[in-house]
Amino acid sequence: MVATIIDGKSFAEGLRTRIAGHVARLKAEHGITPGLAVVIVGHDPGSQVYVAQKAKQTVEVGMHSEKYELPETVSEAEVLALVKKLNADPAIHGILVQLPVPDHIDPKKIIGTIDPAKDVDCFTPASVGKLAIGLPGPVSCTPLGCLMLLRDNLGDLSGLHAVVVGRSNLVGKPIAQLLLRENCTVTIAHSRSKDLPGLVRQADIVIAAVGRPEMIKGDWIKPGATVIDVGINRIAAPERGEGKTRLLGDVEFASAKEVAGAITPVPGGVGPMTIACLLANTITTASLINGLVPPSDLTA
Ligand SMILES: Nc1nc(=O)c2c([nH]1)NC[C@@H]1CN(c3ccc(C(=O)N[C@@H](CCC(=O)O)C(=O)O)cc3)C=[N+]21
Repeated sequence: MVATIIDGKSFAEGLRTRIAGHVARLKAEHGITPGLAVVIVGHDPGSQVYVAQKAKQTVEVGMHSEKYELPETVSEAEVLALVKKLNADPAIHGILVQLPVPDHIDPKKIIGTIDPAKDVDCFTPASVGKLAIGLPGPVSCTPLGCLMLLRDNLGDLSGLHAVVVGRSNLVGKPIAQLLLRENCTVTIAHSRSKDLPGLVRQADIVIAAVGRPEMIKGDWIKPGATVIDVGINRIAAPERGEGKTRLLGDVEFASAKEVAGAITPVPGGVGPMTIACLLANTITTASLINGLVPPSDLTA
């Protein structure tokens, strides 16, 4: 069997078209222009690329975009002051502080200061709690993107066995919550799990979110399973020229695609969905802040 390749890039384009429609409706019917502020501290070149993408796509869908690039040497107090200013700014409905931040800044303190009503990453304790008990609010961007791709590919997920490899607060834990809500049987496995290949072989749905390049091999995949590869591992690629890099997922794509029913590629799979879901969450928070019901097609 050769797997269907799940095209996250094109799904994300379609999602952004729907988002643009919701932005136009919020403007016309309610006089609301959703606004997203992105804060980046320091000069990580990877981060710069994502932040530029986020700002560009925010404007393309008709939203208000603000970008704050702070120097590596900025104090924690200055970052906290900026977050508080954005919390109080009525033109801003979403605040994202790009992680990681430099070592002298405590990310927990920064995240803890973001108003949960504007927490489009769904990183604050209040947002994580809402997600866990199913209250309306933003849903972690990467997990939401994975869920949209799964629903599009499989329809009803009820009763399917999902094995999530990885237990991070960013991806593993929230995606497990979402899949439970979809009536999946959920196993959370990780690098210390006993017989990881054996666990993954039971899965109808594999979510690979360990952050280790090509760790999950094709012979771990049950024939016909749906494989969602969240890994974004940047690897040196001297064959492409000096200093060049390429991206590898957490799944060994070449072998897995021969066995899986469907699989996301890296790049072009989950990554573009993460950014589109950030915009979707900004519609959700802008709606909730204004007492409106968020559009059901943009959330979990
Ligand atoms: N507060 C915060 N929220 C985040 O959501 C967040 C963050 N910090 N820090 C960094 C990570 C990483 N991340 C990605 C988003 C899109 C792609 C993406 O679009 N990737 C493209 C490839 C891009 C490339 O070639 O580098 C793809 O997979 O096709 C990747 C990674 C969001 N993150």
